[in-house]
Amino acid sequence: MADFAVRVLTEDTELRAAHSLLRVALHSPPMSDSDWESVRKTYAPKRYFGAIADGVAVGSAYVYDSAMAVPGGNTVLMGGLARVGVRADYRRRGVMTELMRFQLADAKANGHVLSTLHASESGIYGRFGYGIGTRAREIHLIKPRIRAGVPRSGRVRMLSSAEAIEQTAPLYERIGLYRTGMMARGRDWWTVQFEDPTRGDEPYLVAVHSGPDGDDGYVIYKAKGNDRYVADDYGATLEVFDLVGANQAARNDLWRFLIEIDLVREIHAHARPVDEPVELLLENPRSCITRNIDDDVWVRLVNVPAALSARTYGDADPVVVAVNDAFLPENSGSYLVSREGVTKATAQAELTLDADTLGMLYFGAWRPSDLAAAGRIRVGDHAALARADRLFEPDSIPWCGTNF
Ligand SMILES: CC(=O)SCCNC(=O)CCNC(=O)[C@H](O)C(C)(C)COP(=O)(O)OP(=O)(O)OC[C@H]1O[C@@H](n2cnc3c(N)ncnc32)[C@H](O)[C@@H]1OP(=O)(O)O
Repeated sequence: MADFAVRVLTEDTELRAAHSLLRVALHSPPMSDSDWESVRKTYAPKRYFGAIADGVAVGSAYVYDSAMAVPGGNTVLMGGLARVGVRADYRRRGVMTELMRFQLADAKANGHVLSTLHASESGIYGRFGYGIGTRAREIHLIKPRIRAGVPRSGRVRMLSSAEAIEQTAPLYERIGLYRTGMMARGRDWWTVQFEDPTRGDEPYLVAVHSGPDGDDGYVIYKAKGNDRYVADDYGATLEVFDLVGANQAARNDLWRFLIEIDLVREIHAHARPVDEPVELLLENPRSCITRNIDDDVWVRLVNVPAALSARTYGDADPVVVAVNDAFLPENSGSYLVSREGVTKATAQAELTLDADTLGMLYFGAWRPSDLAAAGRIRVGDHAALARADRLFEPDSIPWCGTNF
């Protein structure tokens, strides 16, 4: 019998206790009373779950209610799991496992089709049915120069920090989820980014792009000074936190804006689409260095039939896919996947996979044949694998782009 119980946290004192234990689990410094006054606003009601032992929080998990664009352009309800932490003296006693059980049951009850997260370590979440669903590129631009001939499509204006949250949140919504894997951002998410005083000292700087039809993109970044003062090597580093635009021309203008700011030596951007054509803007394309291509969001299908039916499929004959879902067994079964839709199948499975592999397949970040070659898909019929490659091929390279 477990000596803790998981439930929704409601009282201010328990929210604060859970947040404090999370900070310790993440090795962050303690939080003052005045910090907590701001941080508490970043928790939407009933979305913070805690494991309680002897009346004290020993485990923490929060869910952002969101929605995500899936291949083909539909949007499905999605819960973004974050702020998972367990007090060190309760680790490896099943606290996180019970939090996962609780939050996935809650996700089902709320009609979430997907659950996603950013993982602190890559060895944790596969056992709960999460797989790397989208990937992102970290780039460093070192003394980049804009290439002559790159066109402009509008103009860029800077906002005051007071205007930032009021203007960028609705603009993000208006621009929409233009790439598979992008997600809606609720008020709690924006509050965490802009109003949590424990997230660092430098203020965010915000610039908005206006094209022929009005505001259509923005960039949020921070500038870190460089006190080295060595001849002409002086220059700040810009850390790009968020850059979105309704079209490539708007995004290009925002990159140009950053690149042309004076006294800047480097521009760092941590989680950009892997195929973002930044190099095409540069006189010196090699100044754009890819530091990493890493996991972006981990994806778990909470409701497998609904998720499989929500996306579209490429041009190929159907495939029978058997799913083993040890953590949510009601998802287990065989599905006939075709261009016309997805139904429960009775025929012999041609491909068999576990829930975490389905999360890797869903947005098309990985090809079924590569997953099979790596031992993640058991193949009953090799012709079916080639068909699955075409069926699951995405319409755009998936990217989430929201840090949570
Ligand atoms: C989405 C996010 O919020 S990412 C942030 C995650 N949080 C952190 O990294 C903070 C620091 N770490 C922690 O607080 C804890 O170690 C946690 C939350 C990662 C794990 O919590 P625990 O309560 O110890 O996990 P629990 O006991 O339920 O373990 C379940 C299984 O996962 C395994 N596991 C747990 N943590 C890890 C890990 N870091 N790496 C690999 N395996 C792990 C356990 O060994 C166990 O395996 P088993 O079922 O084969 O026995």
